[in-house]
Amino acid sequence: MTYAYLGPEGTFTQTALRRLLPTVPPDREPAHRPFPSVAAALEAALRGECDAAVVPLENSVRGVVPATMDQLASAKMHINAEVEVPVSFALMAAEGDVEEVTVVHSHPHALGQCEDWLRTRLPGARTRTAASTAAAAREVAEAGLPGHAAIAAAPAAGLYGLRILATGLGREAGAVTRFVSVAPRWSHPARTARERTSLLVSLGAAGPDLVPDVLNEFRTLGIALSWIQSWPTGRALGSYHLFLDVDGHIDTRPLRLAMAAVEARGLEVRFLGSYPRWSAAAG
Ligand SMILES: O=C(O)C(=O)C[C@]1(C(=O)O)C=C[C@@H](O)C=C1
Repeated sequence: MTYAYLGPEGTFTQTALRRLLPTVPPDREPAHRPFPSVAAALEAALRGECDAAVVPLENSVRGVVPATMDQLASAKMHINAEVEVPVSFALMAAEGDVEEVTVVHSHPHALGQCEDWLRTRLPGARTRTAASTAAAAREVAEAGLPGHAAIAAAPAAGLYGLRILATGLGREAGAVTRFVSVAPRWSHPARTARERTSLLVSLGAAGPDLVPDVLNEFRTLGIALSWIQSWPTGRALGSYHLFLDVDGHIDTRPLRLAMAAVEARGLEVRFLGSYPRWSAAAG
């Protein structure tokens, strides 16, 4: 197996990939290929250059990752696994102290989570976005400019020869990002006691007005909903897809019945994948 991921080395996405595959013996270790963006990693999996892509889906503070949502909404990809990774951020630079930092580089999701810290500790500093947290660390190390620092996961400092100036920058100490492993085909992951199924409902012309009816089809069959997210189709204002994560496996009767009931309302329901639900204990 070759996995595409948002690189370079030292991103939270790489941590997610390692957590997904903790039990593989070192001599059978799958190849990991870094890509410069989430979209590029997804395209590599779509083209068959890599077998799957591990990409961020949602952060508990900043919300969804648009590139991943767009690709899932196009329904060419399936989800085969999920993993949650706690995210905590460090400020790192080649030299100097926190007070000397004038430009802070990082991924927009990371900058967003560290906004409060930046406003209070570095009110005069400018921010520059990078394709990932590790890309920011690498850029800062390569440029070697005084006053430039990156926000990234602490291990990125060691990888790129930077010094940690401060830790715990995130607004929420318990911040978590959910990552998914996606591929053009659903791989029928081994069943476990706790399954999750991801579905994409296209709401059609009636739009959001139909949402309560859709949700009710699952509720009346005793199926719990764990995630709901609307995503624009791009066609017009008010035209949405609905992402739903529900408890249970696609091969169970209540879930089949609920999907058929939604379809009977004239709506398209696309199956994105059934896979073991992540539990922190397993990680
Ligand atoms: O830049 C990284 O290290 C990533 O893995 C991306 C990403 C994201 O897309 O949200 C992942 C987790 C953190 O919330 C910050 C950045």
